[in-house]
Amino acid sequence: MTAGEEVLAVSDLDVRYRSGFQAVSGVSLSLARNERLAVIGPNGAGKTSLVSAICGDLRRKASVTGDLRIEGRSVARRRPHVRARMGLGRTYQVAQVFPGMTVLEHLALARIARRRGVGRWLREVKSEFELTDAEAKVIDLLGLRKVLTQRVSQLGQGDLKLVELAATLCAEPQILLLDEPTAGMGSREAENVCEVIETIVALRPSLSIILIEHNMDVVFRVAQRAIVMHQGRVIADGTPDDVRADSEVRALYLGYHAGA
Ligand SMILES: Nc1ncnc2c1ncn2[C@@H]1O[C@H](COP(=O)(O)OP(=O)(O)OP(=O)(O)O)[C@@H](O)[C@H]1O
Repeated sequence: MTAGEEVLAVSDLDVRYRSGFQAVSGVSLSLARNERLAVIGPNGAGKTSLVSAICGDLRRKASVTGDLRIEGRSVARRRPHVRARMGLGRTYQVAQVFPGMTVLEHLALARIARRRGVGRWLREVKSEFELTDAEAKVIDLLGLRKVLTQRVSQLGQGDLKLVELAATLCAEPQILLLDEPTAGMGSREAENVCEVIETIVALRPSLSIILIEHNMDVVFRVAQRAIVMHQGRVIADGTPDDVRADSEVRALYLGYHAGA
């Protein structure tokens, strides 16, 4: 497959939580190989719900309808680990980590989980786990070598996000879904995350990225395209410049963010 080809297609996606609340309504989007798409919009717009539905993470929480295709194959009925094997990798707004485990053990866990799905994997996480060359590259890229054997409970929020990103990248996803990778960070840390993303893209030119992000500096630096969500719907889709100039977007979203 070459650049420009569609790697992810979402058609008419609805997410209705068990409470009856509809968080996503009729969202369709297409992601091309090597494309970096930002998803922006006010709090509660449905951005995380969209990404969670793409990954299959809402199976017990919500009814999800519509079609989802990864490289043309429908995955709407596939479990999350099957979608992961087909190339989806995600990180969370608040890093999903096990506080008592070391950074190295997180990588071991990620490797086992992608081989088998969940199950009895925890028993297999051993401290003598050795990094493959590809995993070592990711660790060095994210600057995590010095904390490899530390329990993640000893790390700050910024590093936790990097640990989660490392575990996700080690699965070599084709489509990386980043849920607010700079949430809670200062401008310097956010800049570091942008540099990391740029380096990942340089190393893995075929990677496609969906990035949920409130920080417009990050959006402008990382994304080639942006969609804007409001009350579960996509209200704009274009280059970051296009959406910033859109009057409806300015009124509904950007107007509330100083400096945007
Ligand atoms: N498990 C749930 N049950 C019921 N409603 C939910 C659930 N999870 C999220 N919601 C609601 O769905 C709506 C969309 O939430 P979502 O987290 O997808 O928005 P978001 O755009 O990612 O917001 P933010 O920028 O604050 O992260 C919100 O009104 C939220 O309260």
